[in-house]
Amino acid sequence: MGLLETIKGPQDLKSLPAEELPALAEEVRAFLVDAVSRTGGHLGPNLGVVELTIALHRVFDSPRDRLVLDTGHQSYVHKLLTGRQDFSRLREAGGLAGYPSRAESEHDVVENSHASTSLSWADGLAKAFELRGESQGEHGRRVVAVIGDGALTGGMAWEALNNIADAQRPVIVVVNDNERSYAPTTGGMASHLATLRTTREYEKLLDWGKQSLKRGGTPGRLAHATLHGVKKGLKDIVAPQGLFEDLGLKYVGPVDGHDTEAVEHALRRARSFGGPVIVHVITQKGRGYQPALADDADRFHAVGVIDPETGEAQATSGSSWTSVFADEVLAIADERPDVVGVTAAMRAPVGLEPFARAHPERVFDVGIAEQHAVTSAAGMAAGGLHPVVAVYATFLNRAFDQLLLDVGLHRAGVTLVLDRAGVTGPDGPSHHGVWDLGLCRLVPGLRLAAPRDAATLRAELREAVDVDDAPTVLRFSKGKVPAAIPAIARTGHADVLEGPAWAQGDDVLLVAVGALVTRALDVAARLRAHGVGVTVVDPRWVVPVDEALVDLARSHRHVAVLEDGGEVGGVGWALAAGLRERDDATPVHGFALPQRFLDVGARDALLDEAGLAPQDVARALVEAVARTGQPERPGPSAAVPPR
Ligand SMILES: Cc1ncc(C[n+]2csc(CCOP(=O)(O)OP(=O)(O)O)c2C)c(N)n1
Ligand SMILES: CC(=O)[C@@H](O)[C@H](O)COP(=O)(O)O
Ligand SMILES: [Mg+2]
Repeated sequence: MGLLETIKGPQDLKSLPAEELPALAEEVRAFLVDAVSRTGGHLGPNLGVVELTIALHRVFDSPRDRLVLDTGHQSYVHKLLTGRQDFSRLREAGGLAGYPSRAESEHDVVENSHASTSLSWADGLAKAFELRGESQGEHGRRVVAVIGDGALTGGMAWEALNNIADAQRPVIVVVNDNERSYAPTTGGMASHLATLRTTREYEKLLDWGKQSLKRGGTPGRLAHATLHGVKKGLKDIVAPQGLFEDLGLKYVGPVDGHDTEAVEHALRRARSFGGPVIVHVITQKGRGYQPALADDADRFHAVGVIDPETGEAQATSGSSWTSVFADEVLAIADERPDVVGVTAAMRAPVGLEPFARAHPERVFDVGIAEQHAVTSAAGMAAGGLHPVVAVYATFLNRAFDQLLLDVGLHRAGVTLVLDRAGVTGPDGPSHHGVWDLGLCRLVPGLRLAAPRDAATLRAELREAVDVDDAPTVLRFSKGKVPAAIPAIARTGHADVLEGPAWAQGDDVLLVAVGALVTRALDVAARLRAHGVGVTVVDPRWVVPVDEALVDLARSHRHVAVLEDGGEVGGVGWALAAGLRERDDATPVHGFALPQRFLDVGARDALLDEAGLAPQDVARALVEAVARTGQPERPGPSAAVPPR
C-alpha cells in the first residue's frame, strides 16, 4: 500500500514524518496523471499545487480552519487528502465534482467556479469568526484563501484586499503564482508578481554570496557586511516594497511552492502572525508531467482524455462553434480595422487566437476582469472602434451592471459573443450558461441572436458588428456545430425551416432557439407522425422578440418554444408576454431550463432531464393539441407554464 492510500483525512497527513512528504507528493502526482488522463479535467493546475495543498493541510486544521480555493479547479489534491480518492467518475453525474462541493465534504467551502471570489469569502468568514469570538489567539480559527495569479487580476480580489488590509483579522492569503491563467498572466499585477519573484532569485544569489563571503575570514566578513547594506538598497530597486506591504499587509515570500518544508514553514509563520498576511508561493503549472509542461498554450489547464502512449490530450471542450466564430471574426477583422477583440484571460478558449495572431495590436487580454472588459469596450466604442467582447456566457453574469449602464444606457456599438451558452455539463452549476437570455432581455435596446449552424453564426455575427448604435449579442453552445440547416422562407427576422404538410393545417408553431433547432426538427417529425401540423421557425434574433413572430404565433393553435436557457426571461416567456399584450389567448408551451441550479452532467442528459428530450416535447404537444379538439380558439388562458 502506498502512502496516499493511508491518508483518510488531514490528521493522517499531519502524523506523516516530514521525510516522507516528497514521496507522498510523487504518489499524488502519479495518481493525478493516471486518473485525469482517463476522465479529463484540470490536470495542469492540480499538478502545480501538490506540495502546497499537502502543506496547507498539515499546518491548518480544516474544517475548523477554513480553506477557500479560488475558482476551485485546483481542488483535486485537496479532495485526495480529505478522504475522496475515487476519481473514476470525475466531473460526471453522480461522480466527484471537479470543484469543491459541500455535499461531498465538510472541508469544502466555495462551490462557485467563477474566479476572484475567494478573498471576499475569506474576509466574510474572518469577520464572522471574530464576532463569534473564535479567532483570537494562537489557536484561534484561521481563514486561508488560495488565489491564483490569474484570479488576482480580478477586481473583486482587490475589493476584498482593501477590506482585509484594513483590519487585524487573521486572514492568510496564499498567492499561488504560476505565472499563468491559461496563457501567461497579463497586466501590471503580473509584472509586480514577477518583480517579487525576481527577489527570490536575487535572495538566493545573495544567500550564496553571504555564505561564500563568510567562509572568507575577516575580509570576507567585512565584504559581507557591505554587501548586506547594498542588498537592502538593491532590493528596493529590484523589488520596490511590495504592493501588498504598501497596502498594510504582511508579505511572506516568495516561497518555492514545490518545497513542502519551505511552504510549511512560511504557512506556520503566517498562521502565528495573527493578522492579514500574504504568502507568495511560486509554483509550476503542469509540474511533474512533461506533456503538460511542454504545452505552451495552457499547460493542460483543462484537458480531455489523454493518450497514455503519446501524452496527447484531447481538447476538453472541442466546441466547433468556437472555431467557426474564430474564423469569421478574423475575416471581419481583415475587412474592418475598427473591429477589435477583447478577452478576459481566455483568448484561445473563446476563439480570438487567430485574430490575435493576424492583428496582435487589436486583441486585448484584460485578465480575469469581465467587468473591465465590458466597460472598456464601451470606451472603445465611444472612441470609434467596434469591440467584440468574447466570454463564456456564464461569466457575463459578473458584468451585468456594466452591460446595462455602460453599454446599454449609452447605446454603445459593442458586440458580445457568448460561448458555452446553455447547458455546458462537466463544470457544474456555476458554469452552465443559462442566465444570459434573461439578463440580456433586461437591457433596453440590446439585440441578441442565437445562431443554429455555422452559416447563421457567420451571418448573425456580421449583422451584429454592423450595428453601431446599440449593444448586440451572439450566443452559441458548447459542443459540435450541426450540419447546415437551411431555411425555406423568411418571415420578419425568423427563418422558416419546415412548414406544415398541406393536409395537416396550422396546429403548432414550433419556435426553436439556437443549437436546439436540431432537437426541434426531431420533435416536428414526431408530431407529423401523429397527424399534428407543425411549422418550425428559427427566430435568429431572440431579444427582443420580433413582432412578426408574435403575429405568426397568433395564426397557430399552439405555440411551443424550445430553448437552452432559463425559463425566466427566455424566448417562451417573452413570446407569451407579447401575445398577452395583444389579448391573444394562443397557448404557449415553453420548453426551457428550470430556473434552478443544474448539477454536473453530460449536456444532452441534462437537457433531457429538464424535459427537452424530443420524445417528451412531442408527447406533451400531441396531448395539448388533442385536448383542444377541433381547430377553434381555446378559451382565454395565460401561457401554459413552461415545463
Ligand atoms: C470570472 C471567471 N472568468 C473566467 C474563468 C475561466 N477560468 C477558469 S480558471 C482560469 C485561469 C485561472 O488562473 P489562476 O487563477 O492563475 O489559476 P491557475 O489555473 O493558474 O492555478 C480562468 C480564466 C473563471 N473561472 N471565472
Ligand atoms: C475553470 C474554468 O472556468 C475553465 O477552465 C473551464 O473549466 C473550461 O471550460 P471548457 O472546457 O468548456 O473550455
Ligand atoms: Mg495561475
